[in-house]
Amino acid sequence: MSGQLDVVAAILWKNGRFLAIKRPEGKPQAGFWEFPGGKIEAGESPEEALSRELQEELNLTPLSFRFWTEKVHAYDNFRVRLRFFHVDEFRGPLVAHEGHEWMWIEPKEPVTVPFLAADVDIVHALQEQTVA
Ligand SMILES: Nc1nc2c([nH]c(=O)n2[C@H]2C[C@H](O)[C@@H](COP(=O)(O)OP(=O)(O)OP(=O)(O)O)O2)c(=O)[nH]1
Repeated sequence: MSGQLDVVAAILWKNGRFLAIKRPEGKPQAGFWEFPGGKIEAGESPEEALSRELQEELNLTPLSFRFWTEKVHAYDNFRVRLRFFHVDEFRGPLVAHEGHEWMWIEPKEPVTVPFLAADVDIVHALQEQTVA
């Protein structure tokens, strides 16, 4: 793969914890943990991509969300531009349509699962400040 991917990622909050999901077998970088989301499709806004991906992956409808930050990360053979949104309210129930494992992470506790490289400093930022 080459070029740059435009991706949205959702930081979903529930009871002071944020949601992480594990990339399923068969996807690139399977086994690493990430925030729900995915590639922005042609003609789509980041917000539309966020809503679509949350629905497709987790059966969730975001009700209240706000853009937080963006970053570009270079993996070995492609770059990704990630836009992170905080999602404070959503409608469920959560159903892992694509077979994802998931966990709710308490920001004050040590993270014991491996996150995608681009997400590591984002997770640290969530642990260090109360950004929610
Ligand atoms: N969803 C998501 N992707 C991330 C994060 N961090 C990060 O580097 N990425 C990268 C991994 C992938 O290269 C890319 C997202 O692509 P993807 O394959 O998960 O997206 P998608 O769901 O649209 O994929 P598909 O329909 O083609 O299966 O962004 C993150 O926190 N969440």
